[in-house]
Amino acid sequence: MSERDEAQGARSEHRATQRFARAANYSAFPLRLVLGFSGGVDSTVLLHALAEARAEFPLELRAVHVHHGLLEQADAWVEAARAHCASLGVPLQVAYVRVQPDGRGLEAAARSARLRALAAVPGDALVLAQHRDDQAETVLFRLLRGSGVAGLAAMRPIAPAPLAGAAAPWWLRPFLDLPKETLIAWARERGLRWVEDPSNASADFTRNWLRAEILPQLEHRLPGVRTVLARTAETMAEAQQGLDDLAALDDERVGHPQGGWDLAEFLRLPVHRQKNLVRWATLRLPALPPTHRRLEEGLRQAADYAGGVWRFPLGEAWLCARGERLWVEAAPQGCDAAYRCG
Ligand SMILES: Nc1ncnc2c1ncn2[C@@H]1O[C@H](COP(=O)(O)OP(=O)(O)OP(=O)(O)O)[C@@H](O)[C@H]1O
Repeated sequence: MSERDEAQGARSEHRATQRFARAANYSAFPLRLVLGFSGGVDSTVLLHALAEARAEFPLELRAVHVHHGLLEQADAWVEAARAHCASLGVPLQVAYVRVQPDGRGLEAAARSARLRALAAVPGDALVLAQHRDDQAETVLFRLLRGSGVAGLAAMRPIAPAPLAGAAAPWWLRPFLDLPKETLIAWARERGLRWVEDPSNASADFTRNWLRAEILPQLEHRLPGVRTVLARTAETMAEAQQGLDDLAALDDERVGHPQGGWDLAEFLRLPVHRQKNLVRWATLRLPALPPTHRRLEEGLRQAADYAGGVWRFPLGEAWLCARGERLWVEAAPQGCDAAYRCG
């Protein structure tokens, strides 16, 4: 390695450590971190960055690798992950999951199963290696599927775990503002080895098609578009925070002493705030938010409420009225009620 390479390596190591410290909002207390380690390039770089950060911070680092059992390479990936972690003295847990296709497609089912397995590992925080290009891709994908503000807020660098009852309360993404090419350059500088998931190359999945074909074309025409899309997520996250604050105020303003809302007071709110309040309350159950159309129909019917017990299905929740009260409650048969990260 030349002197120049060494200097570059040292600089990027320093940056990775600083980045981690910032993302973890790090102070001097010991932190038990669990890294979601797939063995791909991004999480391999993060594994090394965190392993090195142990020299500077009192970290307890463990890794978890989820074995989905879907591809013939899965067992070899486990072995590669074990070897990698052993070489750095990082304990590795392997979580074997069974992916149950549930009508949303195999990729989405695998993702849900993976999130559940990751959420089951105890620690102070789970650390994931998503980067700026993943963020841009998520924003574009969700835009094309008609997501609203909450969906377009995409991923946060520091966020509460998105699953109810997760064993690590915080999820950290220290690389979220770094382009993928920076991570690849880091890995090459260090001579790291990683595995390639062949399903990432399959254009059968819309996300892969966006990543491999559409985003490069957009970037060619509009240089910097990935950064623009990633910034959209930040703007939307702030907007969502404002909407949540408004919903919390409205919840208090029209709250009923027996829980839920006073129906007459609720109906005096402008319709867009009624919608915002019901969405907010649904997410806190927790349940997936209702579609716009269901929500509109539910609110239209609530406005015509004529007494008795009334219930309207909103996907994973019910909108209910009785007497002078209106409220939302979880639907017992909610298809996947604990999962709400979209
Ligand atoms: N099988 C897995 N086991 C443990 N963690 C995983 C696994 N797959 C993904 N992750 C974690 O979730 C993050 C996001 O997953 P995604 O599928 O978008 O990334 P990836 O393409 O697998 O990334 P990487 O280059 O790290 O492999 C990864 O960066 C990694 O931290």
